[in-house]
Amino acid sequence: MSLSRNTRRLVGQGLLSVFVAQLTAVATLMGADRLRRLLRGRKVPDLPPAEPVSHPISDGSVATTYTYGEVLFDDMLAAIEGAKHRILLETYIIKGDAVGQRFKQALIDAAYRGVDVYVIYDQFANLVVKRSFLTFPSAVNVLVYPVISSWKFLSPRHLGRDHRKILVVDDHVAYVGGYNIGSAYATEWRDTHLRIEGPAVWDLDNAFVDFWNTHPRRDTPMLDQMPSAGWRPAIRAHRNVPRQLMYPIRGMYLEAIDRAHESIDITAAYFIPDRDILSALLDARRRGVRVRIIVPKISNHVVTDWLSRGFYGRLLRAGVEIHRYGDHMVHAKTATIDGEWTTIGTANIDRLSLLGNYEINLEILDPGLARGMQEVFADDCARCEQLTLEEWMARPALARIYEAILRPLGPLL
Ligand SMILES: O=P(O)(O)OC[C@H](O)CO
Repeated sequence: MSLSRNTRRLVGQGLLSVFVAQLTAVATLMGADRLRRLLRGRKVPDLPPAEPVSHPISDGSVATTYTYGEVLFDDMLAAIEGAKHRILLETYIIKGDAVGQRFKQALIDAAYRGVDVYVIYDQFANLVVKRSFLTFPSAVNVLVYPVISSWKFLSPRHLGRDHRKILVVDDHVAYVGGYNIGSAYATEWRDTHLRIEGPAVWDLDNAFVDFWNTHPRRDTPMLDQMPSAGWRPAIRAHRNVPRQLMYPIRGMYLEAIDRAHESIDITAAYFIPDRDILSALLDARRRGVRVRIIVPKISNHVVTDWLSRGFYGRLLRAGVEIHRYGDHMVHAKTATIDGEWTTIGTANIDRLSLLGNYEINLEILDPGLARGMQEVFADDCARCEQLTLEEWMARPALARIYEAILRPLGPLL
């Protein structure tokens, strides 16, 4: 049955009005956010430093959690400076500031002393970084994951960004987590990274090698895979590989949430759950599981914040606790369930990460590490304001209108 011309015109006008309303909402929010930043001034006070904490894991690995960037960056740089054979560094963002410069120099120095150095960064994420900074001498092998990676760029196999943050040194020690490389991340952003020594280094090494070898360039060599560490790891990596339409991190979250019987503690930089993740969390609440989510009160992406807020009403009504992190950006991508299961990685809980980008999350079954992460969560909660349902229901009508206008954009991000 075909629609009449009048109906088609009305539908067209309706869609156009929604689009214009969304555009206006995005523009006003971004304008207001810019103004807020200008008034606040540039410098955010530093976070209190926190030391890394090491946990022995049952398979013989040692997993060390980092929650303060400066300490993490010092350790990563020390590992690069001590490298003897091979360095694999993959980052979504590398800023051309003091911290970025230290990394660049350490990588160049390593290459000049004979270490094989391989670097991957995402071109789109670094469009604002000076080209001269991103130019390395030929001794350093660099793969820039391009803004458009194929002429079939609209295919989901080629749309995602390389959002991973990995460092592997001498096939012996590996780092992974939420931290990009840059000065603000060192002291102003609350994030979480993990250092691994043990069998799981293979997973991170292999993830890098696969990415490198499936994006070959004429001027860079193919990489050898390190020998597999076996079949019984306590730490497993889950890799999203858009090129293979493989997105296991979403499945990992759904399975773990479904299994929860006591507690779910999620720290999410950008929290825009899809329908299945949202229902899994609400189901967990119905089973009596305590569900807590830490999100930034105001993140660096104002539109994402507003999309995230569109879920607060349902979550709060179900008894999910929402804790909004104080004055700093919380950028971690972590979860701990039942004091047994932990994930730390690069994937946000949004469509871009769970069904779009190259990502990597470790899944760790270890009560000691889980306890450590619960302590980190408790410390973070102490810096948060808990949002109550009453407060949320009392928000201004204009805020509800913005949420409603922006809601259809959720599946895009
Ligand atoms: O994409 P993420 O999670 O690494 O976050 C990056 C920041 O949003 C940079 O704008």
